[in-house]
Amino acid sequence: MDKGNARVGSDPVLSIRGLNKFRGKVQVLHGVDLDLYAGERVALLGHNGAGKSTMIKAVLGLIKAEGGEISICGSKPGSAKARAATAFLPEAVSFHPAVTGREQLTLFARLAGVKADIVGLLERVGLGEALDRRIGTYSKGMRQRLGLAQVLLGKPKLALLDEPTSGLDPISRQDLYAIIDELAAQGTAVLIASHALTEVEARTDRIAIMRKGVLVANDSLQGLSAQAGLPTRVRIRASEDAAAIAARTGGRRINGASVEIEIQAADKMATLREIAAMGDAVADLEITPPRLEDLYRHYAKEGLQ
Ligand SMILES: Nc1ncnc2c1ncn2[C@@H]1O[C@H](COP(=O)(O)OP(=O)(O)OP(=O)(O)O)[C@@H](O)[C@H]1O
Repeated sequence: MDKGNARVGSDPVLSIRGLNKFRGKVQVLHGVDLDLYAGERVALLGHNGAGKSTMIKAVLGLIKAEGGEISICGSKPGSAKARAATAFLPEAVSFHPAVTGREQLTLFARLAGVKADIVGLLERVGLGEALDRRIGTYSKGMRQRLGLAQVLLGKPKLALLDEPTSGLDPISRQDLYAIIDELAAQGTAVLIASHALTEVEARTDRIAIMRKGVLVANDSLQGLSAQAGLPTRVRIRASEDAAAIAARTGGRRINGASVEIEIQAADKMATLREIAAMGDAVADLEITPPRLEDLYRHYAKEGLQ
């Protein structure tokens, strides 16, 4: 489970060790270990109440943990160095409605002590036409884009994004992930807390899953698939005799002409060779590896009840 943490020759940008947190008498984080390295895009998944926001708040230094260590580029959460290295995009980002996008970002730049091409940044996040409009007239997606411009502004070492695409239309989501990719390419370690499994499946390098305050998975999609031992589904469309193919492969008839079989990763190539040997009896073939949704169900629910 720790494989995703293994990086040779570089120090993590964010290192969390044995993090414990109580809310009253209830322990909401149980010994969480997580590292993030420069340029990585890591998805943080988990049911409502699993502890994602609590962990992010601890990293930001907004709450005190009751045990464990957090280090951001070698500094403690909440310290000036850690704050300078970290950018945070909350789920529902809010700004003063009376100022314009340009004014808001100019103010942020001044506060952060950075010289930035404000207009260029606003154009980059798709707000070029709205930069002199008051934020009060922005849609939720536009405010989210402005929040992202703020994240880009400081060239952070660590970016924590909480549900960054919630409420965004599909094109805006694509744009946002393109910007996240750019952030990572410039060396920022990006943590994305999300419930949008299909999105993070395609756009992150590693998946961390929390269940009831415990980090139950932390690896690449392939790594998690291998550990979970979930099968790959193969659907075979028969040219004529689906019954014969079902009998030969031990598969299940799906409809008149198709047969579905489930195979483990280790048996995949042997099974595909068998299917290829059936020649013209097979009209088509569809191979579906385990999806993040299957893995999430496996890790987030495993052992419950
Ligand atoms: N201020 C608080 N006071 C008391 N309990 C809290 C507080 N904030 C969070 N909790 C509890 O801590 C646990 C973890 O909550 P957290 O907000 O970290 O979950 P989450 O994974 O971010 O959930 P979501 O996906 O709904 O945002 C929950 O049981 C929640 O009820």
